[in-house]
Parts: sequence; C-alpha cells; structure tokens
Amino acid sequence: MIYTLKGGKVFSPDYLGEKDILIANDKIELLDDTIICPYGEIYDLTGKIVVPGFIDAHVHIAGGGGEGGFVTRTPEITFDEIVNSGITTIVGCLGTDDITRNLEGLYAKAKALELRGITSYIYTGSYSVPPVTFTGSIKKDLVLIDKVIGVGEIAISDHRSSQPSFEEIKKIVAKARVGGLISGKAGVVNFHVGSGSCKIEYLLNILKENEIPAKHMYPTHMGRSDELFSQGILFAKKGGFIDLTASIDMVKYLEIGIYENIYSNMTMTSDGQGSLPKFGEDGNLIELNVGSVSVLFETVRYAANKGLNFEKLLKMITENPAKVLGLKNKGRIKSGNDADIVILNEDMEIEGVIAKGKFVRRG
Ligand SMILES: CC(C)C[C@H](NC(=O)C[C@H](N)C(=O)O)C(=O)O
Ligand SMILES: [Zn+2]
Ligand SMILES: [Zn+2]
Repeated sequence: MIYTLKGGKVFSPDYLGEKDILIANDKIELLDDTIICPYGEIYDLTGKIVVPGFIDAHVHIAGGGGEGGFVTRTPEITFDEIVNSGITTIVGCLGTDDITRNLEGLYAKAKALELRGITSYIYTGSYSVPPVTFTGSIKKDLVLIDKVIGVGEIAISDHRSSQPSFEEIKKIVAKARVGGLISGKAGVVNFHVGSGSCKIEYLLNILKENEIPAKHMYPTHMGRSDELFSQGILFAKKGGFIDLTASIDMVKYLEIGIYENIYSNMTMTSDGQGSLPKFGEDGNLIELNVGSVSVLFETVRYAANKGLNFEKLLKMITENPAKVLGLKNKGRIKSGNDADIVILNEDMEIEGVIAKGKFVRRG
C-alpha cells in the first residue's frame, strides 16, 4: 500500500516543520517539504501534529497483580487500549505473580498483538531470581526466542523480591549481555526498583567494576522517591537509561531531568495492566489499582501543557526507548524507518495511529 501524509507538523521527535511523508508498505519511504506523488491515497494533515509511534517498554500485557490474593489479579490488555493510546511498539513482562502467570501466556499475547498489527516483544523472567525462563537459560531464551528482547522485571530493593544477592544480579546482567551479543539484540535487564533502602546500589556497583556496560541495566519506577531519582540522575550521567512509570506526579522529575540535561537517558513506561498496590507500614495491602497504557502520552501532554519542552518529552516515549531496546528502525520519523506514526489534532489529542504502514486507529 502506498500513500502520502501531506502537510502535517512533523516532530521526528525533533520539530522538522510542515512535511509530506510518503509511506510504502510498512516503511517511511520519503520525508520532504512537498512530495508530488502520482499514485496512492493522499491524506491532508494540514494543521495536524505528526509524531513517531509511541514505544511502551514495560506493560503487563497478559495481566499482572495478585499481591492481594486471587481477586486482585489484573486483566490482560486489549489491542484497542494499546492503539488508542498511540502505542505501536510494546514490550510485555511478568511481575510479582509468576505462578498463575507464565512466559508461554505472555508470548502468546505478544504474538496476538503482532498479528493484529503492532510490534511486540517480551522480557523473559519476572520479579523472581533465579528468573523463570522458557529454556532454562537467559542466554538461550534471548538467542532462540525472537520475541525475547531482554530480562525483566527483576525486582530489587523490594519486599516482594527474592532478596537477590549482588552476585546473583551481576550474573543475570552478564548473561543478558552475552545473550544479546549472540542474538544481536539489546540484552537489557529491566529492573523493578522498589522502595527499599538499597535503591540501585547493585547497579551502581556493577558500573564501578567497569566491565559490563550500563546499557544492559534499565531500572524502572525511578520516580518512586526523591532519593531514588537522585541516584537515577547519577546512573544516567554514567550513561545508563532510567525509566519513570508515567503519571502526572512525575512532572517534577521530568522537569529536573530536562534541567539536569539527562532527558536523553530518560524514558517513561506505563506499567499498563500491572497492579499499582499501596502497602501499609505493617506490610499489609491497603489498596490496589490497575495501571493503564493511556498514562504514557497523557503524561507527556500534561507536562507539555505545563510548559515542559514537547520535543524532549516526546523523546522519552519514542527515540529513547528505541535506543534502550536496540530497535534501529523505530522511534524516529525518518526515511527507511518503520512507518509507526501517531497523528494528533491541534489540542494534542490522538486522532490517528499507523503501525507498520497500516492505520490501526483512525479518527
Ligand atoms: C510503580 C508502582 C506504583 C507499581 C508497581 N507495579 C509493579 O511492579 C507491577 C505489579 N507488581 C504486578 O506484578 O502487576 C509496584 O507494584 O511497585
Ligand atoms: Zn514493577
Ligand atoms: Zn510492572
């Protein structure tokens, strides 16, 4: 299928001005001031905003939760929830409950989403250490299972973790790195960072040993506290990527990240379908909500309306996660990249979503 998107205000995420985009099959063929295209549909996007499809690198696509017993298990995600949020690339993960949830179900869900038209990957593992795997080995999972892009979400500094030792964590990162090298993938370990006192000490100590590159360690929930975010700034300044679970409460950290000039090493993810539990001092569950993928762009939109730089915010859900995940053809609107595009109206509301060149949401 060939068609042209004409005259939209294009953020690649960098603002390029009004551009025409020629799309052929699943690729962006051409990006230019004006494209005279003798064939294919022409969509007039004058006055619209055109941005790269959003990448959500941490979603419990097959459901999550369970920290309050069976009734608190959360539902799996629907395709419409994903595309209505402008997400065209998603990475599925398991969380606390890796007894009633398993990698086979996670894989099946990711395949279903791919067959519906978006790009999907999964992390092998879950909160637990040693990690659950398909083949009994992190390296084999990365090399033999195409959808496996890394390991996660491995819990550290959390009362629900397996209380892993530093050595155990280092071995997981080392295996992810070698599995990534052999398979040509990112081999990234997505760490669930809890509210424990050790925060990301393990990761900073691995960096101190100066052997395993920072890019293999990707801590999430880094906006859980000011102290944790401060450690995150340190980690980012050493070349690591830090991830915030999107919510309007994160605006202060987004602002600091831009001010500290570490926004290029920051991403946001939604923790969609994950449980958002609140525990009391006594460790008992007080309440439990369910994450929604819609927070991803809603947080960018909210922060932009608060005056934060739109291009820098946009990078955190497009170009930056593409870098973390090693997805060379994603995260930017440029010739040769996958045609993953979101069309916004002048109020920055999502009007259309294109995934691999096909409209998955229109109007
Ligand atoms: C960042 C906070 C608000 C939510 C966070 N959620 C998860 O980690 C996912 C959850 N445990 C699940 O398995 O579904 C948390 O529990 O700390
Ligand atoms: Zn988590
Ligand atoms: Zn999660």
